[in-house]
Formats: sequence, structure tokens, C-alpha cells
Amino acid sequence: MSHKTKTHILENISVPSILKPAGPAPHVAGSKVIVTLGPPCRDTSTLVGMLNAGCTAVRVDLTWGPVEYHKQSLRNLAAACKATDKLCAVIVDTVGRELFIRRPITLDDQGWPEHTQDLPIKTGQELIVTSDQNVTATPTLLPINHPQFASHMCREGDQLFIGRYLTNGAEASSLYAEVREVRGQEVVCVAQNDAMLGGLLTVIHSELSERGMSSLQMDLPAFTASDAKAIQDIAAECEIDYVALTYTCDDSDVVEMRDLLDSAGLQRVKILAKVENRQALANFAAIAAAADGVVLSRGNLGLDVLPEKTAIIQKAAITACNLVGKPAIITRVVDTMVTAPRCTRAEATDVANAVLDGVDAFMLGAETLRGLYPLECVRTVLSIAHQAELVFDHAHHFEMLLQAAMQGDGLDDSSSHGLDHAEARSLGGSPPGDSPRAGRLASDQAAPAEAPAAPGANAGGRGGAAPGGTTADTLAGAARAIAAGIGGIVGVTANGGAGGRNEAGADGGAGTQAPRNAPSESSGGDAAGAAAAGQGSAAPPVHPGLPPIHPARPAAALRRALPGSASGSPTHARGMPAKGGAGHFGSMHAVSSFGSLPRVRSSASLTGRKEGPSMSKVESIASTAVRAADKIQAGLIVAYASTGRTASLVAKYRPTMPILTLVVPAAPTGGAVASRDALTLARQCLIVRGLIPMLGVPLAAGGVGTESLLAQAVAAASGRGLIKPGSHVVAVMSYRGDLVLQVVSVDDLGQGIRAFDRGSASDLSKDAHTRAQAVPIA
Ligand SMILES: Nc1ncnc2c1ncn2[C@@H]1O[C@H](COP(=O)(O)OP(=O)(O)O)[C@@H](O)[C@H]1O
Ligand SMILES: C=C(OP(=O)(O)O)C(=O)O
Repeated sequence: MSHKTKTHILENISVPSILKPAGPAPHVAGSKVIVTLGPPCRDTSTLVGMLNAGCTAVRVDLTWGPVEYHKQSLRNLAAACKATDKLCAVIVDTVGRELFIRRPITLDDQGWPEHTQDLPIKTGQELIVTSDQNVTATPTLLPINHPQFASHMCREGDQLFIGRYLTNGAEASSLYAEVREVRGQEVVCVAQNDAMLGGLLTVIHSELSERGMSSLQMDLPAFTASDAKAIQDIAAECEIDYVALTYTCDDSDVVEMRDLLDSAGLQRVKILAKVENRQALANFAAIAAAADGVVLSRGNLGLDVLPEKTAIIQKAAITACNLVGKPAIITRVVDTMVTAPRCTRAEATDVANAVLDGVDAFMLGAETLRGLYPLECVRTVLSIAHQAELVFDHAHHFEMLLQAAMQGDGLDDSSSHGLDHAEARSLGGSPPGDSPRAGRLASDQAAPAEAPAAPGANAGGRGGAAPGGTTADTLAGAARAIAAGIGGIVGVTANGGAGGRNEAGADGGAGTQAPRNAPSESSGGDAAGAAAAGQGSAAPPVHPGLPPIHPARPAAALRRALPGSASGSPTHARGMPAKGGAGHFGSMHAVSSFGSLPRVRSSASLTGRKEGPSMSKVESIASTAVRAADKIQAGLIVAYASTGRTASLVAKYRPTMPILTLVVPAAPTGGAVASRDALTLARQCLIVRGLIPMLGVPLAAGGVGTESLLAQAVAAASGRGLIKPGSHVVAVMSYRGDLVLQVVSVDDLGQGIRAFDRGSASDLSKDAHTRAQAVPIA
């Protein structure tokens, strides 16, 4: 069967009706805005302004700035949250596989690193990018942070992009250069345009011309030792809710980060995979299944794919995330507002279109990291998003996703393995071809010391037998759609109809657990120390966020690159998932994240025939809640939460009304740990479209609740203007161990609830097994 792929916009909009003045934007219920903290916005009073304007999450980016600077930003944020009585999610973004030019820096009085010197470049001039870590940058000699850049990555004919970090690619500060020759440590390039290179210079070896799919950059460790240390340093003092994993290439990267977080006692921290090149698109299904959400890094991605493909990729990727109910975030929405108080028409349209595509959140980068109008950016994006939400075709979205979930999108096995060469080419240029250099790197690097992986550690993550694969299969279809440059849903179902394996997912928890392995690089030293160590005593000071990339790679990356290894020949390394091997999507995270509820099956499956419609029970209840809320025109859905999975699945169906996510710690006795976990989950909701968190705090020992938790929550929501007296509420909660829906109405005073349907609806929540008190936040 096939799904419609039309834009999610109501059909009956009349042009004049658009002129009606818009009401105020609801600041927290709809699409979310995440800001990157930097000098223009990290002081407490600006943060207060941004929280009041509706920003619900911040990112600190380890790519730039010392850890202490970021900690101070987060301390300021904590003060701003306290002052506004709001919650704000915190995302820490890794350096990972980024390539940089190493240049001298100075620190301003706040400790923020700056480059004082700009480098003028003229079209046609020769310049050298060198792997030598001990030279000082000049306009003709640019030292790169990767010691093997010349020896292993570059060759004649390659294209390099050198531009300011978070550049939009069209600025005067961006340089395209063609590689003419590689001489020892030196890559000799010719400038293709005039540029004034300034700020932190990132290098993108985008290889639009060739081999982009097998870039050895992606065989570097998924995160650096400095990343690992910085995350732990920050977490020791500040709350971290998400780690954003730069240049995620496949699901094993997510597993490696998961292992690090778990072993550091940060089990509750979730992972956002940053999708920033074609390899990530090739592995999109597995990545989105393994991660807790996806950031489509449109700046970097835009340098690695053809411009004519970008909109299509965005639609397919967002749809793929929507299908599995995981947050989709996009970057680079109002670049112009770095220097102007208004966005362009194109940017305004882009934001609105992303909402219509189904995005959850917008991540502001340069706009707030160094922009002049951080507050205006937040307001602008939220206002545009709000207008688009008003015309979003919820019913179409609902039906489309319900159909997909019901079908289980039975994909044939061949669809589960990402792109083939032809598909990858269609995104970025000419054939990736085999990569002889992959073999070279592997043999060169077999010797260096590497942290021994625990037995089976990575094999478990990549190949652990998942008992089926609804999540991954669905995503795989969308990944194919990305490859084919069509809407995700079409891709999913075009391959469907064949049934496929519909059983797993919700039966999860049974996936093979990969043993926890140590962080890939065990030695520490902070970023500054690592940078200094890399350049020797004579070297100029380099900013602390730029450690040299360690040449040794973890065993997993090495194995991937070894010819004939189980996880892929050099051609497959990173970029090309091998055909065959049904366990490819068997990441434990993919499976367990679907919970352990039994699935609702069609009679066809029960009679042993090939699987027919099939949906997990939790998803069945979540979608029913949305349908019921729509039917009775409820003003609010309440989703009780301990892991947030149910609430995410409700959000997946994009109801018109907000979803009050009532976080009730699973531990019946409560306590500090349970409360802290509850707060973390509450903040984590703040990147998901439609979710508004509220805390269900367990009553102190001996305390007796006189009102049901639901009544308290509804009263609090009413007090905050989220719902009006007399309107209806659909709640998803547990009742005697089962997941149920309850429909109630707000009482006439807005101070509690009454039965929705006289006589039949009892207040189930009175029998709740947890006694708690609803505490509104934000
Ligand atoms: N009727 C209720 N009254 C009080 N607490 C409830 C009620 N229903 C569910 N809860 C609590 O809310 C939380 C919901 O968790 P769960 O249903 O597992 O959602 P999730 O999908 O977030 O894991 C649990 O801590 C549960 O004990
Ligand atoms: C690299 C990033 O994004 P983009 O690729 O959109 O610049 C980022 O925001 O960290």
C-alpha cells in the first residue's frame, strides 16, 4: 500500500483568512527552540529573557570554549531557571570527529577563546594544509588537527571546505579549495574563491567529487578522550539531559556513547545522534533506532550532499523520526539573524515548512553562539512555528502514522541495510568506489596501542540478535526513501505489503546486551592539556576545545576497517552497511527502548500466517488517546510518565492539544534519586513537540493525598491557563497494572475534575498505586 506524502497542511485554508491576527504563541506546547550558549546569550539576564520567550533547551558545544566556561554558562542557566521557575533541558555537544585548523587564540575576560587574526585568501592562490602540529597558521600554511590528514585522507582532486565554525557556507569567510598534490605531511591546495578566513576554522573533506561515503575521517573514534572527560566534569556539577554525538556514523557510535554514559553513572542522560553527512544518511535507520533523537545538522550535511537533495532529505529524515516517535531537531534556521534583527523570507518559509514536515525542535547555532539578536531569534522562530502549527494537518499526520504503525511497514530484508552505491551517489556525486586508503589506514594503525574492547562489546551492539525489528525496519524504509530522494512514507510502504517481521520491538528487553566496555580512550587530561600535549612546548597556544585527534582508534573502528572483518570490508567501512546479516539492526537500545509491553496482534498473526497489522499495546493506547481527544475535542491530554516512552508515542501522533506529561518516579518510595531522575525526564520532554512536563512528586511518608493526582494536575494546568473549566481531558495512566485511558472533564471552577460521562466514568486515578502530588513547572 502507499501513503500520501503531501505536505501536512490543512486543505481548506483561504488566502484572506491568513490575514486574521494571530494569537500569542503558546511558549512550551508546540515546537521547541534550543539555543547554543555563547557570549551573547549566556548571562543570567539574557537567559531569563530567552526562557520567558519560550526557549526550552540549551546546548553547550564542546567544540569551542573551555569546559569551565561552559560550566559557568550552565550555572547561569540554573540561576535563570530558578528566577523564572522554569525548567530547561541541557544538551552537551561533543567535538568527536570534527576537523579544525589549529590557530593561536586569546581568551576574553570571561574565558571565551577568540582568534585575533583573519587570513585573507585570493582565488587561485596556493595554500598548504599541513598535518604538522608545530607550525603557526598563516594565510598559506594551515595546520590541521588530524595528524594523519595528509597521509591517509587526502589525495589529488579532493575538495576541501574551510570555513568558520557554524558557517552557512555562503559567507565571505568560506573557502573552497582543490587538492593539487599531497607531499608528505602537506596537502597542497588551490583556492577556488576569495575569502577572509576568521574565527574557528573547520575543515570539511566533503568529497562531493568522490569517495564521500568511505571517508576515513569517520573511522576516527566517535568521541575524543576530552569529550569523555568534559561530559563527566560537567555532569559532576551541572545537570546534563542529552549528549549530542557529533558526526554519528552508525548505531555502534551511539552504543559506544551509551557505554560511556552508563559506566560514568549517567544512565539517565539520553543521546541525540547528529546526522551530518552521507554516511549517517546511509545508516539512518540504525542510528535513529539506537539514539533517543536525531539532530539533522543541516550546515555540515549541506556541504556533503547536493543542494537539490537537501529538502527531500529533511522531509524523509523527519518522517523517519516521526514514525518511531523520536524527536527530530534541525539546525540552521535563521542564519541571517546572526547580524540582522529579522530573518529572510526564505528562512521564515523554511521554519514553517519544517513544522509542516513534522519537526520537533529547532536548534539555533551561530544565531546565539555569536549572533547579535539571540532573543529575537527565539521569538522569531517560535512565532513562525506557531503559525505553521495552526495549519498543520493533524488528521492527515495521524492517519499516515497510524497506517504505518498498523502495517508494521513490512519491509523486505534487503531494505534494512541502508543505501547501495548508486543511491549514495545520487545524494552526493560520483561513485564512492572502493577505498584503498581504508586498508592502508587499518594496516598503519594496527600497531598503536588501543583500549582493549570487552569481548564482544561492539559485535553485540552491531549484530546482537534483535528479536525482529519493527523500529529498525520502519526506519530502514525511510532511509531508502532518503536515498531515493522521496518522502519517507512512500519509501516505507513501497517496499511493504510483504509482511516482514513485525514481532519484535515491543517485546524488547530480550535483545542481546552488549557488555559495557571502557571509553575508547582511557587517558585523560582536559582539552587544554590534550591540545598542549599535541603540539609540544614550542607551539603557539591553541584553544582548549581543540585537542589533536588521537591516532589510535578503538578496536571497533579498526575492525570495521580491516579487510574481511565481520562488520564490513573497507568499502563497507562506515559508509556502506553490508548486505545480509539480519542482526544489523539488533542494537539493544533499539529493542529495549520500545519497552516490554505485549503487542496487540491481528488474528492473522495469531493464526500463524504471515504478520498482518500489528502494533505495540502502548502505541495502540497512545494513538487511541489522540483519536479520543480529537473526537471529544479535549483541551488536554495527560500522559503519566516514568520513562517517557508513552508520552513520546502520544506526541508522535501530533495531537492538536498539548500533552501534559505527568512525570511520576517509578520508585514507589520516592527519594532524592527518584526525584532527580524525574526532573531529568521532565527536562528531556522539552525538546519534544507538544510535551509540557509536570512533576508528580511522591507525598512524604505518611502523607495522604486527598485528591487524585489527575485532579491536581488538571487543576494546576487550569491555573496556568492550559485548559478551561468545563473542557475535557484524556489521560493515559496505569490502572491495576494495565495501561488505560480515562476521560474526564475539568470542573466548573477549574480546580479539579468531574466525570466526563455521567454514571459510567469513575475516577480511576483514585485507586492509583502511587500517591503523589502534582507540581507544575514551566
Ligand atoms: N493512575 C495513576 N496514579 C498515580 N501514578 C500513576 C498512575 N498511572 C501511572 N502512574 C505512574 O506513572 C508512571 C507512568 O509510567 P509508565 O506507564 O511506565 O510510562 P512510561 O511510558 O513513561 O514508562 C509510573 O511511575 C506509574 O507508577
Ligand atoms: C555542526 C553543527 O550544525 P550544522 O552542521 O548545522 O552547522 C552544529 O550545530 O553543531
